[in-house]
Amino acid sequence: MRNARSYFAPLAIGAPQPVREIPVTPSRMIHFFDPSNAKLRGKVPDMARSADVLLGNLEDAIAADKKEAARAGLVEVGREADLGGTPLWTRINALESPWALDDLVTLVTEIGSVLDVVMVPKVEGVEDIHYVDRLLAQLEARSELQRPILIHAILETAQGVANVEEIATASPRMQGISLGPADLAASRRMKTTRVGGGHPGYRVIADPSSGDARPSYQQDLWHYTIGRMVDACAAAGIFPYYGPFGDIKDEVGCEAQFRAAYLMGCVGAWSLHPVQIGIAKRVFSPEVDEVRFAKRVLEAIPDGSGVHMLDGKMQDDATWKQAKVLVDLATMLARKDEELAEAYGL
Ligand SMILES: CC(C)(COP(=O)(O)OP(=O)(O)OC[C@H]1O[C@@H](n2cnc3c(N)ncnc32)[C@H](O)[C@@H]1OP(=O)(O)O)[C@@H](O)C(=O)NCCC(=O)NCCSC(=O)C[C@](C)(O)C(=O)O
Ligand SMILES: [Mg+2]
Repeated sequence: MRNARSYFAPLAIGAPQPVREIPVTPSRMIHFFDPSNAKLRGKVPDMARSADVLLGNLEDAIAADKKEAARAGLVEVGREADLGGTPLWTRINALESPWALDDLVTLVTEIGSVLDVVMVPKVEGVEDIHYVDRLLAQLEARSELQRPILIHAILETAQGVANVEEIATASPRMQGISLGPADLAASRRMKTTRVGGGHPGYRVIADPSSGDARPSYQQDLWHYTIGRMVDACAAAGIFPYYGPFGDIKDEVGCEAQFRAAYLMGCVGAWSLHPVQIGIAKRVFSPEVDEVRFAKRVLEAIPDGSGVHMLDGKMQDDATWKQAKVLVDLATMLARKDEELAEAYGL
């Protein structure tokens, strides 16, 4: 582990200086597409207009015989597609796979200057981040890149969850962490075949009382992991994301999962299908009434201290900070989205 003095030193001679602050830009949805698919590559400019982040996926869901075509397709997108300023990310193959090394070498060498974030799957501990960190620095130096590529870890093994706090601070490149509910379920031997979402069998039931039916409520299987991930990210100054919701047809279920994650502190989720872009946009943009109320809190307490009443609700230093979280987020999104700017009055 690097010490505090060397934490921000480049890991290769000639590599760009690591960032001190992770850029805060809209990332309500990280939209996944298969770059081996020529038809989808043709739709990249449209996707880039509707999604906050575009991610060329090289890992799971890309068949073994399509891996090289996906890598080459992503290079083509990075070189030729008009992304209109939308960040381009990739998910490389797992570090133990035969493809990960070439993924990194090819992408950084060929399109490093337009690649913002590398998502690393199945991260188990700091050693995985340190490996990618050093390799990226070497490749950046060789390609004379001017800004560092950031790293996003997927939390999809029990060991990764056990080490999540160390992973979050393993490198100044760490941009964020996403929940990987399918691999994580398998790693934990959870008995579900779903990709994210709840399960009707996971519930609490009321105590028996004479003659009455016992009401029961479905609980959130991912609450613990998301809570830990959010704390690890917030403590490290990086960003947590829900990850994928695999039941594409269940738009209501998807929205409910995304909203629970949003309320717990996640800044976005993955969209696997165009329909999920709209869901994520709705969920991860704060509600208009909340933003307008939060603005009133900030106006009512200009110096952020003391105790006040607003519509019968106590406001103090802490609620001022809560209000600031919402207004800062709304302000950032309003810069990108004229409709939201008008609705928020920002
Ligand atoms: C689910 C699938 C198969 C349904 O694909 P479909 O073709 O059956 O859907 P459709 O509704 O019939 O498609 C309608 C139109 O939307 C297009 N379309 C469809 N998807 C997209 C897309 N993503 N981006 C842009 N366009 C898309 C599709 O091409 C079609 O266009 P057309 O009308 O012109 O023919 C398809 O949406 C897809 O392949 N999505 C991406 C899947 C993916 O990336 N999976 C990996 C991430 S999740 C994961 O890895 C887990 C994790 C973290 O690792 C862990 O928990 O462990
Ligand atoms: Mg996975």
